[in-house]
Amino acid sequence: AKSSSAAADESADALIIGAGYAGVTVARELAARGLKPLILEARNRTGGRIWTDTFSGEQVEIGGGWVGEQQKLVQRELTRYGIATTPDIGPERMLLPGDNGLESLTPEEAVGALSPLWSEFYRGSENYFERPYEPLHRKDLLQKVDGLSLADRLRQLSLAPKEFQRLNSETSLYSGGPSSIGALTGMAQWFQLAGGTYESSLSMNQKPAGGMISLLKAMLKEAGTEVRLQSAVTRITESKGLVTVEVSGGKRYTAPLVVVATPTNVWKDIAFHPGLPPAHATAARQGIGVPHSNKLWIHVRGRTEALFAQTPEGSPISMMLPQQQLSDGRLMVAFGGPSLDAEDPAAVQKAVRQFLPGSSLIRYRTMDWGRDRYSRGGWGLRRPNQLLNLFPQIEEPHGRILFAGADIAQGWHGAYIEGAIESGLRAAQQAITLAP
Ligand SMILES: Cc1cc2nc3c(=O)[nH]c(=O)nc-3n(C[C@H](O)[C@H](O)[C@H](O)COP(=O)(O)OP(=O)(O)OC[C@H]3O[C@@H](n4cnc5c(N)ncnc54)[C@H](O)[C@@H]3O)c2cc1C
Repeated sequence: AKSSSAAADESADALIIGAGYAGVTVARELAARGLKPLILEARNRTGGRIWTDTFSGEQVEIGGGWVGEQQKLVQRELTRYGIATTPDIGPERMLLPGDNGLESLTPEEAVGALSPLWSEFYRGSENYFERPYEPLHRKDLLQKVDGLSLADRLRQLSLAPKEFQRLNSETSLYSGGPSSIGALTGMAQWFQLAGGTYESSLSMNQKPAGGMISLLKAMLKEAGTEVRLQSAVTRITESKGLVTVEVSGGKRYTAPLVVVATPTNVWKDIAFHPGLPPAHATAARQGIGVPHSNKLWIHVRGRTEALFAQTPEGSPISMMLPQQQLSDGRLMVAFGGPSLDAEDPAAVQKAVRQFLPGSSLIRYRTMDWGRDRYSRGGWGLRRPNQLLNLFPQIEEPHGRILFAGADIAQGWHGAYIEGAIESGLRAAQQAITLAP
């Protein structure tokens, strides 16, 4: 009889916590080897920080939106499932911080202005990331730079105010707060992975057919793995070669191993027995997902030019990108800064008018990933010293408890599904050696 609260309700060959790209990659790999894993997902949907949904009748991305041709694992998976990509629409005009407020440039002028600045900013990264896919290869050179924040690096360059703001607006956006949050080596690794030039980094603008979720759905379909939605894991206990996982509400699951594929920032919400090893405990305490990440979809009335805007740190909107023109208006994506009250339509309207004077909003939608209880942050970006302090230990299993997630990837970490897939492949390999 199923009565004892101590008895496990269900068992599986492996339990996977989280149905984002990392967890689903693990499931597909384990299923391919004949195992029957089970995914426990806290939300009532799959995808995690990828959320393809609708806004103003259009398919839109509430979380991550773009992939790039330099992302080899993503490209391999897209090819495997026959999913095509199309480049996103480019801007007709660009607003960048200038000497007196924002300055209007053509896209060519903007690239011409930004490219040498970023080359200077990342100077030396071609050496300390001699092999960007193996970030620890030049540990010797990293000792000098891994402690630097993006703000530290900006200070080293002694830039004129305009140049400072052009770089800082982006480093603060990626940091999800002040540029002192993110590590220079975090963004520098992305720069080298993309090809080591500002121009090459611009090719991260591909949209998969069916949205960012379509690849995940194809992987999950091949896996045939069941996903238990609304199953938020609260406790993971390993004892005598068996792992017991408890979800909110008290239901328990057991398996010979568990893969924790949640964002690093929510590890602190799960009670681990035995407790987390030092690197994992440090990551759980410091977080890797950036604190502030508010993505807005904005529908502006009428015919509106395809405008891109990037603003000085502290502005209500940090960045705005043009999306499709519809019959009644244009869609735009905006990243709200910490100073924007995104719940207040008047504040959003006012912020948009900074770039499009006289414009009026038909509607908008906002998602604050920093306040979301199952991510507690946006994309990941390593903090100063995290590369040398956490890696490679953070990828190691803790007994029969394994870890996956974009935040702890070696290559395109944090802000890219490429990293989630990479870490999922690695965790699946480890799981196979532990499976009975
Ligand atoms: C605004 C934004 C923009 C981004 N832009 C891009 C982009 O353009 N391109 C790109 O490639 N990437 C982008 N990213 C990053 C990308 O979304 C992530 O790197 C990737 O989706 C992370 O995958 P993951 O599987 O590691 O984690 P997640 O996708 O976060 O999946 C983890 C899963 O674990 C679940 N979970 C959490 N806690 C529990 C619990 N206690 N019990 C059970 N389940 C739990 C979560 O609900 C979630 O489904 C962006 C992210 C954000 C937020």
